[in-house]
Amino acid sequence: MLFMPQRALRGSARLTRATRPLHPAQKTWRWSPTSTVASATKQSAPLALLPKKKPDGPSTDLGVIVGRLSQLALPYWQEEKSARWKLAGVVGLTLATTAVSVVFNFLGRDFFTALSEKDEVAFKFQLMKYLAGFALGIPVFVFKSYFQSKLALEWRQWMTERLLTEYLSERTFYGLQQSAEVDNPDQRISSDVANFTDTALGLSLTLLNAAIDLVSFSGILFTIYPPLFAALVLYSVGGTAASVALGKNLVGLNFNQEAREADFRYGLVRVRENAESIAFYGGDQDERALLKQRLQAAVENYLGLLTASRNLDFFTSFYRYMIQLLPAAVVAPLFFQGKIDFGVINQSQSAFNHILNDVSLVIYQIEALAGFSAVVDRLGEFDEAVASRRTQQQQLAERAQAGAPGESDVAAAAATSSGAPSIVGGDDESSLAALPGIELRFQAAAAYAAASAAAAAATASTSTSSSTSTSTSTSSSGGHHGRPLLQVRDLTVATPRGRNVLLSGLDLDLTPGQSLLVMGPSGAGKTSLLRAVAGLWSEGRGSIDVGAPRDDVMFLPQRPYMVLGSLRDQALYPRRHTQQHDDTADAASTSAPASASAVAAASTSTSSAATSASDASPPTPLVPPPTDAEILAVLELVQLGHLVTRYAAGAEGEAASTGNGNGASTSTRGGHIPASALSPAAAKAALDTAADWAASLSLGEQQRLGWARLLLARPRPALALLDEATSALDQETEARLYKVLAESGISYVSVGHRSTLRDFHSSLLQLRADGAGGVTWEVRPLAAAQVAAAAQ
Ligand SMILES: Nc1ncnc2c1ncn2[C@@H]1O[C@H](COP(=O)(O)OP(=O)(O)OP(=O)(O)O)[C@@H](O)[C@H]1O
Repeated sequence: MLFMPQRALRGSARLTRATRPLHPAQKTWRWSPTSTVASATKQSAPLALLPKKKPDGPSTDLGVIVGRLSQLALPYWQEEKSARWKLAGVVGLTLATTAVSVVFNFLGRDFFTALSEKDEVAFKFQLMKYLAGFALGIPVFVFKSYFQSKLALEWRQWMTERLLTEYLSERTFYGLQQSAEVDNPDQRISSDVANFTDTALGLSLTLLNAAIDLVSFSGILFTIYPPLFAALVLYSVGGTAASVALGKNLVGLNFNQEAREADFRYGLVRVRENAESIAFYGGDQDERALLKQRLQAAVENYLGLLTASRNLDFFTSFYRYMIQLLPAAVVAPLFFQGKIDFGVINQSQSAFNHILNDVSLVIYQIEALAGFSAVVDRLGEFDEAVASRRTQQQQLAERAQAGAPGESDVAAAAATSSGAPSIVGGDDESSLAALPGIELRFQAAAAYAAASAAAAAATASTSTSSSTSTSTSTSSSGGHHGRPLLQVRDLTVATPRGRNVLLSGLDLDLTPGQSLLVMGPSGAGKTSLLRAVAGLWSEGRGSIDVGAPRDDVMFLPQRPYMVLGSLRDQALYPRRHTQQHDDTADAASTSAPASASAVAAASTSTSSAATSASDASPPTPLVPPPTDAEILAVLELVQLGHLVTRYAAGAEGEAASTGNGNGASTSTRGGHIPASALSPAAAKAALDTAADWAASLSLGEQQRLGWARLLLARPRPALALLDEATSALDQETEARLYKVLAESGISYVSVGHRSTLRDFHSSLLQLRADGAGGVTWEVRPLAAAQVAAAAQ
């Protein structure tokens, strides 16, 4: 039996919690399946089909790595004054550790001299000094290590937050995913940053320590026997050069290891996220094969890493052990000649080891350095990709601003649309190479708020009583009479990187209150048109003018994204311009009637409040979030009331359902009580319930939740883009939801296949395959009577 799910296995943008331990002492990459983290941000594909990494791969150019290192490291120390002070403290402690080492060096000399001279009194005195030295010196080492790790952690938090801000603004995450410029951004943001800050701080302090150590102990060793010092320097400089040459390929291997671990981890995340579909398909074997393939890739690369490390270890081990006896052997003749005390042998051995460690730092740390350069490379690459995306976005915005029509232009262009005769366009492959990009312009928030306020004032002056109004006119939502909400001119839409032209030469207009249905064969470019309007795709040509700010356009996909969180979080996603949820609002009455007009009235009043607030302080008005009563009313409206009663019962037990004193039971869907009849406490408990919503709600319920979000959004969106947003619903529910939407005053563009959708739209954009691989289009009005009837 073969199961066909509603949608094939898909990628998802859900975040996973980082499981990598924040180990402050991590110096180099080690085999550990849990040491890298990947979350779901990359398209699924067998390993062979994964997007190609940058053709040049990891960089081994020292100039590039140093450049990226300073670009990544400097901002924190430049911008955070307190961090500089903390660093100064850690540097002070580091210097103190060197001082402690020097003191121990001399203590050791006197201790062993007293021992060799069999002077018991002196020996006991030296022993006491040694113990006192431990008591004072050891805390210095411990505190240095603690404060160093703490500072690295603070740096990590700062840097991660900065990267998150850049990654999650201007839809950068989407652009990066579409262009496949960098693999596993999630892993770079989580584990690479942690590695970077730990290692950068650790290595810098080690270098500093080594430099001071070198100066201090060179003096000691030089005083004892200058030729020994000279031989040591020569030996270590030669060894460093050899180890750099031998360890060069470790950088690339470390770089790839991070990526392959992330691929493997991501495969596992996908099995968890798509467990039901895979189980229905019976795809265990395929998943196992895919995961084995990814594991194999990680193991093979790690074997390469092990081999390279082994070869390097041969060199470093010989290097390290060959000269263990050297200082004693060289200095011993001086002792035999009576020129030095016995303790001096110990002192020279200790000073020799210190210097050897200092000048051989690169040799001993070569693996850590190789891992670190891979991390610097991956993070630098990511940082540059994010920066270039943002620059592109800014250029697009500037270009759009430069060519933005004034208010009069917008008004003048509003005459056409559904009244126009049918226009037929076609594909234009020859112009593929010269697509300058789509010009997308949104109205500025301040101008929109001012126009909305004017429209609301005009409506108020003609209205007898706003509180009893059930008006379906767009003016109630602050729409702009007669001006186009969406104006498309000579639009050509192409797939990312301009590989394939989907639509070309499209013209259409949509005024507030109007609605457009986009129909056509699968793959014709319906969703892509919505992507272009939402600003996700910019490949192509022509212009799109939206008579509302970008935040006032809301998109409803076929499968809504379910966030991690409570039912309230689901209903209020995304929170636009809102304050944090106010608990005082929760305490509001839950007795609001669950009717479309009530919701429309509530939305209108909130919208108006927002408008007047924005008059005082545009451009980002703070709008109070919907109260629990409003959320319950809307959930009832979209036929999700049963969820509230279900979770109220789960959260509060039987008592939850009797808070209003009627003693009704909440347990069954068949005879469930309305959500609005729950006590405020029970309703709050239900809305605060967290669950795995993507797994526990049916697709139809998820779609209805998407509609609830649309109706609860504050400020109310001016334009909704609905991409097969009712495909999983029965026709009766579909009709009901469109009726509510029409009443809310939100204009909308829908993509769909069902012919019954025509009843709820004022015009139709029909796409057709032209038989030659292209698409033709036609815009025509739909019967107004049907739309009006549907809205009643
Ligand atoms: N990221 C992408 N890169 C390249 N091509 C893409 C990308 N996304 C979609 N396409 C292609 O663009 C074309 C149009 O896709 P689109 O999703 O707009 O079709 P649609 O008309 O909405 O189809 P359906 O009715 O099946 O949902 C398809 O051929 C699709 O394969």
